[in-house]
Amino acid sequence: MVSELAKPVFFVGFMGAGKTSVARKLARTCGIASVDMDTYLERREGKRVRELFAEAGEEAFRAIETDVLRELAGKDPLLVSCGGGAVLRPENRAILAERGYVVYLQVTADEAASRISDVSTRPLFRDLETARATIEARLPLYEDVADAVVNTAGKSVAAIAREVRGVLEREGILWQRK
Ligand SMILES: Nc1ncnc2c1ncn2[C@@H]1O[C@H](COP(=O)(O)OP(=O)(O)O)[C@@H](O)[C@H]1O
Ligand SMILES: O=C(O)C1=C[C@@H](OP(=O)(O)O)[C@@H](O)[C@H](O)C1
Ligand SMILES: [Mg+2]
Repeated sequence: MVSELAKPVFFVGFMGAGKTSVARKLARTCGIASVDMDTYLERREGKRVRELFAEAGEEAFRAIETDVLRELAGKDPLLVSCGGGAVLRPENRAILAERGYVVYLQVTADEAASRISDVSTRPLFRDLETARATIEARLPLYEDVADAVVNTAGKSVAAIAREVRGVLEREGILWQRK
């Protein structure tokens, strides 16, 4: 099946919410292109996210992330899985709100921790206590940009992708090409 998007769809939410996996799954089932911000950024910079954090620091990473978001928002509509911290900068939130349809995937710190086997790829996850505090601090930002909210607790990636698809079809953001 090949579908079309009215505008870019951005997946936001905390690390481990399943943004990357759900966008990829939805892309496969609908025949739409998807891109992961972190993967795109790593290719562009020739470095892994964890290297960028270690060598250049978070602020430098955030500046590159904003560039990437701007670039992706300007392309033909895609499914875009954002990095969990993409909502931190007000200018990013403005891009998300003005250019796209934003799906917020909710997850608790405990469930995220149980899903993520290797936290070394996510420098800001650290430990459960830090993750809980970080989610708490970011909740208003995720809620602020969200056009739709999908709770991922206890659901498979395929089930979440189906749910998101239903939302996008109802909202007139996604339709099947005739
Ligand atoms: N709904 C889910 N149920 C179980 N495991 C999941 C689910 N969503 C994602 N995962 C797993 O959790 C890890 C992080 O998922 P990922 O898609 O990279 O999340 P994010 O991009 O939001 O950080 C991966 O190993 C993935 O397979
Ligand atoms: O929450 C964050 O600040 C981050 C989330 C990561 O992406 P995922 O949310 O896809 O894990 C990645 O962009 C980087 O490690 C920073
Ligand atoms: Mg991801």
